[in-house]
This record gives sequence, C-alpha cells and structure tokens, in this order.
Amino acid sequence: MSAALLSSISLVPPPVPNGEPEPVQMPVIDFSKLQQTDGSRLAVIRDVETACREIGCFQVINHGISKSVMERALSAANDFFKSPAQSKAEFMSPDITKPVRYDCSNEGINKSRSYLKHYAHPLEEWIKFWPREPPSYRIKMGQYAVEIRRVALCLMHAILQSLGLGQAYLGTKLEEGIQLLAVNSYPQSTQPGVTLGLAPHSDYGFITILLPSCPGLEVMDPKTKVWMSVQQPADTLHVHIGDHLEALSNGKYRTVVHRAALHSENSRVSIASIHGLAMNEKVRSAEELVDEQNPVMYKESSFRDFLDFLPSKETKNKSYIDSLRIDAAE
Ligand SMILES: O=C(O)CCC(=O)C(=O)O
Ligand SMILES: [Fe+2]
Repeated sequence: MSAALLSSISLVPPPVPNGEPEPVQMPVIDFSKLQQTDGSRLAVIRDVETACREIGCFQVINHGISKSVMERALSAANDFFKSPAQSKAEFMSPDITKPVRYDCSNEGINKSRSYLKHYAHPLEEWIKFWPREPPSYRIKMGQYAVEIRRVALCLMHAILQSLGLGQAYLGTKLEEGIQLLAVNSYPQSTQPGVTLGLAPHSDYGFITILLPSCPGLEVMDPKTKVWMSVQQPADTLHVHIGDHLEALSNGKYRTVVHRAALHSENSRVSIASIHGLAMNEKVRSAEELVDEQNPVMYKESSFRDFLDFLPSKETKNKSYIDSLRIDAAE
C-alpha cells in the first residue's frame, strides 16, 4: 500500500445542541465468549446484532489486552504530545500523502484537538516512519496496535456473522485491510463556552475502536438525535460503526455520529484505531442484503475514494456517507 492522505473522518453538519449530554452506559460485549464454539458465541452474536442495529456502538470486556499494554499506549501518546514542539513539527506538513501526520492547527472539525495519525498495519512497513520521540513510542504503540488489530478482526468476523453473511464473508480482505491510528490530544477546558475538542463527524472505516484516558466521547442517539456522554469503565474498549460498514450492510447498520467534549478538570488523550479494507479495495453493499424491498442504497467506494472525496468541493455540503447514498429519485 502506498502512503496516502492520513485522514479517517468525514464531516457531518452540526446538529442542534441539546445542553449537557446525559451519561449513558453502552451495550457490553463479552469478547471471551466469542472465542467459544457453543451457544455462548451465538448469544453474543445476537447482542452484537442488537447493539449495531439500535445504537451502532458497544463496549468490549474480556478482550485479552492487558491493562499495562493499554496504559503504556496511552502514556506513549501523552509523552508524544508533551515532547518538544520541534520534534512534533517534523510531522507537520501540507503534504497529505505523508505516512505520519501531526496537526495542531485546530482547523475545521479539530476545534481544539491536536492529533498524530499514522498507519499501523502491516506494522513493519509503517513503524519506521513513526515518531522517535519519546524513545519508547514505537514499542509501546506498536504493541497496542498489534493487539487491538487482533480484537478488531475477531469483532469484524462477529459483525459479519451478525449480519447473516457468515464470519468468513470477506475472505482474506480483512487481513489485508488497513489500520489507521488517530492519536488525539485535547486540552483541559479553561475557556467558558469552549467545550468541544472535536466536532461531530463519522469515521470512514468499518469499525473504530477507541481507548481514551478519561470520558469525553459523545455519540448521537440515531433515533432521537440527542447527544449521549459515553461512559467507559477502565479496561473496556469502545467500538463504533463507520461509514463503510453502513454501506456494506446496505443500511442495516448505521455509521455513528460522534464528537469529543473537553473536560473541565483534566486534559485528555485518546487512541482511535480505524479498520477497513485495503486502499483500493471497493466496499459494496452485500448482495445477500439486497432484494426487492431493500434495493442497493450505496455506491461502491474504497478508502482511496474517501481520500479523494475529502479535498473535493462536495465535502463542504455533504458527509462522505451522504455522498455514497443512492438517492431513490436518481
Ligand atoms: O477522542 C475521542 O473521543 C474521539 C476521537 C475520534 O472521534 C476520532 O479520532 O475519529
Ligand atoms: Fe471519530
């Protein structure tokens, strides 16, 4: 895969604010039961189906990633953002084809977010481009990247099964797919009225797995359009659906509109691991989910198409998923 624009998100027009969002506990998926072959796995697949259909998010427990691997990744993220401006500046570039990009401009949807984005799979191909400062960044983030990808692949198999497609539906395409890490940093909220770190958007891929240092993620209830403040117990992983899973599922599962709020007590870091197909691999609505009542609702598209969409004029008026939706009148 060639290096390309490091972006993973598509802009969504801001919804009407609805005051302080209520803390909400997301559905919980016991990952260890997905490893079983008896009825336990099927029961969890049903939970996955309900969570994906109703809210588009769930949290994963018993995923097998140790507390220390997660803490070390968050500390590497933290240390990177605290490293001298000069070492971060190395990754700032208007060249959007760089394999690693750092941005602290707070432009567009990055209301007060600084971020480092880099590819993570295959690790040996990308790790040499990752920051050298702090010196432990590569080892700590690399270990997390490998472990989170193992979890992501199992979850994708479970999600494909929950759609009735069978866990092997995508064959080797998932193994060959992309993994992009968005390592985010948000300041403590000190200015009254400045409460957003990252504006509402959805992620482009199949799924995003989020590990934050503290609460701050908010997701929009797909039915009521009300914002919910995501509660994430320590050691759990938050998973949400992205644009390409909405397209693959022909709209059975919907992409999740989310944003990040600032904290009044502390600054925050988060690591979003985004998983999708390879750069030029097209995602299509599964034929098995198409019939007379459910015609194809999405145009086929690849990660490359998403990257081409971002700088286009269309981006101003439409989110990426909207650009894929086939208008019934067309
Ligand atoms: O930091 C968060 O809670 C959300 C991050 C996010 O949405 C992203 O990186 O795409
Ligand atoms: Fe996101």
